[in-house]
Amino acid sequence: MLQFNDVTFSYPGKNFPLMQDLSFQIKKGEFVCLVGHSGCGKSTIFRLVNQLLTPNQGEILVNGKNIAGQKNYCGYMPQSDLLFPWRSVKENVMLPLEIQGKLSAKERNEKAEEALQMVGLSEWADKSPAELSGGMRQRAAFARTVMTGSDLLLLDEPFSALDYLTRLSMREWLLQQWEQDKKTILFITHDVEEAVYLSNRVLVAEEIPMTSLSSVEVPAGYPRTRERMREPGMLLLKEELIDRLRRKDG
Ligand SMILES: Nc1ncnc2c1ncn2[C@@H]1O[C@H](COP(=O)(O)OP(=O)(O)OP(=O)(O)O)[C@@H](O)[C@H]1O
Repeated sequence: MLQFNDVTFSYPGKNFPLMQDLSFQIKKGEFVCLVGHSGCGKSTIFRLVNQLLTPNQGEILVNGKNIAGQKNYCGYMPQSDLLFPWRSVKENVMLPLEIQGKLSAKERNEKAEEALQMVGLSEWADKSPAELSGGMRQRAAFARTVMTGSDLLLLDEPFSALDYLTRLSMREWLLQQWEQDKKTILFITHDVEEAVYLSNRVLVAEEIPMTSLSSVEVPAGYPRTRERMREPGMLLLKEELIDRLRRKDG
């Protein structure tokens, strides 16, 4: 689904690369979390995938084709929900369809209503985003991301600003969505427990410049409950990931 082939990138004006000959791939339907130190370049990977930035060398493929020239191949959800306060919740959700300009107003409205139903916000369609709780806003932002119609979703720490209990509910909710929709998700988090709970595989960025990502399989299938986090394999994996990240601190 997503493939980096020997990608090298440095920000203009920086005389060292942030990633050097980086290669990795994500298969269709996977839920992969990316963990690594602050500033190691995780969000930069997303900016490269959605073409806000261009690699200095190497290529990025989605569905086997170079992303240059492709459109609407990924949906991106940032840490803050970035809902527009002057638009209703439904108007926010239908924004990607307006930008694509392919559907009539009636069709856009129907699609947005379906998406709001999917995320349990039908009753809130005509409210302003300011009237929603933090978790509801993130659900609306997720619905908007899904409205891009892309099978590849890039989620950049989407729950980090939420309180702990809301975060737990949102993780459960996101897994349900993923199991229903079968999208491919690449999810950035600083929270090792979140990574182990959500993903089938964790990618660890262990160095700067990033020359490779270590890939660690999560030893549990789906549906995934919080009880599974108490299984020895899951506890061991969590400790192993913390150790790997700590080693880089030392
Ligand atoms: N526009 C820019 N120009 C120059 N340097 C930048 C720019 N954006 C980011 N950087 C630098 O690139 C490095 C990687 O940034 P990036 O946001 O990808 O890291 P990250 O791993 O996502 O960090 P965090 O976990 O804190 O969000 C950082 O050192 C950052 O200061």
